[in-house]
Amino acid sequence: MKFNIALLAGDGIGPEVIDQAVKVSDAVAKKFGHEITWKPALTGAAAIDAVGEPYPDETHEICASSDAVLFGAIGHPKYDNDPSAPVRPEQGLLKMRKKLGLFANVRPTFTFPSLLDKSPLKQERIEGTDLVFLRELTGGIYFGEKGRRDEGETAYDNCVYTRAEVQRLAKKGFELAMTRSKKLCCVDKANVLETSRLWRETVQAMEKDYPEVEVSYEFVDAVAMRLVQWPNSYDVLITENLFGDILTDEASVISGSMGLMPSASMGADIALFEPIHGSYPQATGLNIANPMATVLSAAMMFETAFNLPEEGKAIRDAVNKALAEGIVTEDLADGDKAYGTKEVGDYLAANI
Ligand SMILES: NC(=O)c1ccc[n+]([C@@H]2O[C@H](COP(=O)([O-])OP(=O)(O)OC[C@H]3O[C@@H](n4cnc5c(N)ncnc54)[C@H](O)[C@@H]3O)[C@@H](O)[C@H]2O)c1
Ligand SMILES: CC(C)[C@H](C(=O)O)[C@@H](O)C(=O)O
Ligand SMILES: [Mg+2]
Repeated sequence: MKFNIALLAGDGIGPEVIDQAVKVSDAVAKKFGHEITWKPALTGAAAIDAVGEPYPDETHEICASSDAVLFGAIGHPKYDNDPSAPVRPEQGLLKMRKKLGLFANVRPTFTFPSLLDKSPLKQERIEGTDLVFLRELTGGIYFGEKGRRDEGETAYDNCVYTRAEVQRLAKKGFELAMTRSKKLCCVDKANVLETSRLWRETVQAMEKDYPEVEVSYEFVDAVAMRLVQWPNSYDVLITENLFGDILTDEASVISGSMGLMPSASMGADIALFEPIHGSYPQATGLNIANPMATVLSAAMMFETAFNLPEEGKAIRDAVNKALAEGIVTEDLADGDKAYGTKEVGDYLAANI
């Protein structure tokens, strides 16, 4: 098969981890007889520096006309440390999600057998953890009206959800639960927030269409606790944008490193694949960032966007082999020999 893939490397460690995912994807294409044409495009601080805009129209055209998008990370300290900057890299990410209609962010959290002792959590607590967050990605407080009043002394961010937005995300959650252990947890703050009450009532009304799915409703603060206490008690969790952002970073600790967790952002017409981590600016250019989250995002791309599970499995097998052999970056080396970003990528590509 032939694929056009938009390639948005972004900032910080983005280009380094993307290079490894490209190398591994090309090895997969070679082994299985596919042809990939990569379509590089600017985003984030790199795009602001080049053209003054973090998600330029040209980048959108490339994404919208490709079969999938592979994304690294965006973000730069010069903007993080300047809250008043009028244009920010993160605005590009949000604009991209909105314009491409990427409303469902699939963020799995799972453990690797060879890494059980790398998590700060006790092995018996995390063993067997295999859960998936479905994070709503184009609504909520991220996209509500925001601003200042009282001469800048008061700031506000509105959180808004429509029933239709909740329904389309919850539908994906129910469908995903049906393919797994038929357990769905709706994470909200319905004891306080009106938007959460809309979430809860909408999901409750959908239960009758999926009688086999056992649905639980839990408050986000309690989930934050149970997630590290009994992570393997969860399966599919659906939640709104900000709660999903926070809980998935927390959950990444279960696997052993933030540098391991991939994601897929699904829209009606196109899907985008990206690690859940950011641009990790302190590691830029040092060849120390873990490329596995991005490489596993490429595995999700083969599996979900192209419906090629064998190709995805080839990548997952190579990652498992590298972890078992200790071919890992410093975040997982635990005092043992640490390999470089590029060396880990070379190993993975050679083991496809
Ligand atoms: N999707 C995205 O592009 C995205 C996501 C989160 C943050 N950001 C941006 O990234 C910048 C830095 O944010 P941050 O420091 O809060 O989050 P971050 O995810 O970049 O880094 C947080 C910590 O996670 C670890 N980490 C992250 N990626 C790793 C990797 N590949 N290998 C090993 N360890 C890794 C490091 O310990 C790092 O200090 C900010 O500008 C932020 O806005 C972008
Ligand atoms: C950089 C930021 C806008 C983004 C988010 O909050 O969605 C990031 O944290 C993520 O998880 O992809
Ligand atoms: Mg985040």
